[in-house]
Amino acid sequence: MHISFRTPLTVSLQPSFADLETLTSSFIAVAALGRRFGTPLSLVRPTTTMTTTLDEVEKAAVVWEGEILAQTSSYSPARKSRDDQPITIHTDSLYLYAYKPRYTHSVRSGIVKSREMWRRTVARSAAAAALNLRQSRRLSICASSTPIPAPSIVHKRGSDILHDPWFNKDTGFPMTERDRLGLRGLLPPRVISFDQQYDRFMESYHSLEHNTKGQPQSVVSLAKWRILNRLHDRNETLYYRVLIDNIKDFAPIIYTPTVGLVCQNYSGLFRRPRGMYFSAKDKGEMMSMIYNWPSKQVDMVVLTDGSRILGLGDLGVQGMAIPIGKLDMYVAAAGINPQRILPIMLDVGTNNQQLLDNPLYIGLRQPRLEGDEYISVVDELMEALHARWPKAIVQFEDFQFKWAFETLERYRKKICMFNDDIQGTAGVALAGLLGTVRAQGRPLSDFANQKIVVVGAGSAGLGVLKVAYQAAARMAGSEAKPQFFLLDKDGLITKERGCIDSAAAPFAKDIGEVESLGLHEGSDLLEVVKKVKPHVLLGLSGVGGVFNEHVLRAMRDSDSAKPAIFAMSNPTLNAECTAVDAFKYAGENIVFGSGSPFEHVDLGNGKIGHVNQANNMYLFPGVGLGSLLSGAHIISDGMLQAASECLASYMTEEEIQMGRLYPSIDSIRHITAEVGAAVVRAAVAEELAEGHGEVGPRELAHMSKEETVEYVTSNMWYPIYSPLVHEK
Ligand SMILES: NC(=O)c1ccc[n+]([C@@H]2O[C@H](COP(=O)([O-])OP(=O)(O)OC[C@H]3O[C@@H](n4cnc5c(N)ncnc54)[C@H](O)[C@@H]3O)[C@@H](O)[C@H]2O)c1
Ligand SMILES: O=C(O)C[C@H](O)C(=O)O
Repeated sequence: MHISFRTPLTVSLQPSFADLETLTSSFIAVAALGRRFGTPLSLVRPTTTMTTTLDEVEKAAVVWEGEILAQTSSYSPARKSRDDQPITIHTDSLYLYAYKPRYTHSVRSGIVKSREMWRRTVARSAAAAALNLRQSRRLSICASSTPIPAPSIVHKRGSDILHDPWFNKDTGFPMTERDRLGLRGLLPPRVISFDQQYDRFMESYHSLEHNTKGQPQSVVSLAKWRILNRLHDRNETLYYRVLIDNIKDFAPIIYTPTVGLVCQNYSGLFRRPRGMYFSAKDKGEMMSMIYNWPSKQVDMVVLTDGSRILGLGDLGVQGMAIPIGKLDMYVAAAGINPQRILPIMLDVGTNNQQLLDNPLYIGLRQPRLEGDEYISVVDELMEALHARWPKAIVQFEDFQFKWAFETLERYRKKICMFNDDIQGTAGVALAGLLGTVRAQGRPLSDFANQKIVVVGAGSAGLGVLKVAYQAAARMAGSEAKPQFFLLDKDGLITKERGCIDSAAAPFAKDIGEVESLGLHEGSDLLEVVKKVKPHVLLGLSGVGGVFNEHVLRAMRDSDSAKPAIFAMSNPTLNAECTAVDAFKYAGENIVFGSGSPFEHVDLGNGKIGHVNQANNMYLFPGVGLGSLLSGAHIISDGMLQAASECLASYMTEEEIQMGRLYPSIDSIRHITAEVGAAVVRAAVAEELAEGHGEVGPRELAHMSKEETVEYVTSNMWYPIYSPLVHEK
């Protein structure tokens, strides 16, 4: 397809394709482009051989301004012309024209029965088309016909700018800017466009892929991480563009699972600092240290103390790669401006002897602080953060069990924070559990009758069980007696257990109930699966392979015709089982999800075992962005529940039947917009929303659901080179 800019406000599409759907998604993509640049774009109907008539396009054209207006026949903005003449469809910037044969009837009749489904399909094709357009590199944003993006103010000049990844454009600085900013002579003479820079990076990435073929996976993954990290350190705009455009390929490098390997090797890989480091030695200094951060505004903080990094345990200061990776996902998925993110490592020591013995370890070489000493350091950091950026959202990440719950309870009513491992994971898992009920062809209310075995009674497992019980109670009333079973390293947890953690106690089973099933306190996993015959087996234990062949085979006798297996622990080697083993031993009819990505499984006979990535990345970006835009001063259970319900209802019936419980990561910006909007609306409903920037609580309260999605989307940052203006 060829796209050219004819006048400042007209985009001409001349596709070489012949199907209407592709045309439609191009229309949508162009309109989305218009929105991004804040300008209405006109669409020129291409001259092309299409398998349909113009009349059909017009009849099916609907206006999508957040909401689909069903009566398209009464609103037909398209000007008719002879069929062999191009027709111009003038749009106001927000109007999208779309056609989807399956839904034509509903649209015509004025009743959009599957409005949600339709809207998602359209939005997804828009995302795909936008991606294609960007990838095909025809969408040259420096074409003279496009509006000029808003400038960025820079307080430095000359080589200082080249060394600042926020502002650096490498060879992409136009001559006028080189003059203005004292860069002339500091760069080779030729100006290379953003697209050419993009291509050059992707070319070197692909040759790295080619050159490392056959080498061990860890070597290849680290080499990929390095090349991306170097770009991140040099030119953030280009980095985020390649990340967003190739999210499916790059998320496993900058995020789970490679980020685990990076943490394990961080002292050796460390070259250039990113984010802030606070340590036990900084006690008393944090309030002033926080002002060392160069950015005036911070929207999103991800904080860890490195004590439980994925399923890899205590990695001390080396856990810093986790907040960095999570915040990269915030930029990619939620469009948080990278100048407003702050990864923080709170180094209170480590109990990992190997690290303490490593002369090159870059963290404090002392055992972890405990008790009051520990909590007073976290308190001080929270105070400092809140004093400088009272509106920033703080995400607690990868804290060991005992501090995860305590810090959550300590701060959640005081500042706008959440714990991703407890609350983010719970929301994603609940969406998967509800999806499983739908996949079984049962009504959602049947959730309360599901037999669910949760393996792992840590932050994540307990978070999941808490929301699962709440959901069951919502569906079946407080009398509901769900059959949820919880195991930890000592087996099935019952009320007989001596010394049970208070967070786990509410989920311990009555001994009578388990005995009636032939089980006892501490029954092992295989026994439990054999006796309970669960509908769902969900692992958050951090123990690789704990769903072994015997356990998986036992799932064949599940009481469900379509049992679900979630091996949610990370990284890949810590997953409770692989996707291949799950389909091989538990049968082809299962629904499968894993925290780390696995390839779909070829089941033979042309059948594919679908792998869902059951990872909290589908939720935390929307929770963070929605909370930020709502201006709520805390993150309530209701806001989190809304996020989870939004994700749970995201997939169509058809997708669910195919075993797809979560969307593809390619559409993560769209999912995040929907989740973010659900969070905003929940904050409004609970009267927690105080507004953000120019948009106050009243405006938020008056937005329709679709307008809220639009509002969230329009607040997403997108990487383009903006003109730099120097200010002293
Ligand atoms: N997919 C996701 O989005 C997601 C989100 C959060 C956590 N996780 C993963 O979940 C895992 C656990 O995280 P956490 O924060 O709950 O850790 P945690 O340390 O708080 O809890 C681990 C739990 O697993 C139990 N356990 C250990 N060995 C076991 C065994 N052999 N059988 C049964 N239970 C066993 C422990 O007793 C403990 O209760 C990690 O691997 C983490 O990466 C995944
Ligand atoms: O980091 C992830 O991929 C998910 C989760 O937060 C985890 O700790 O495993």
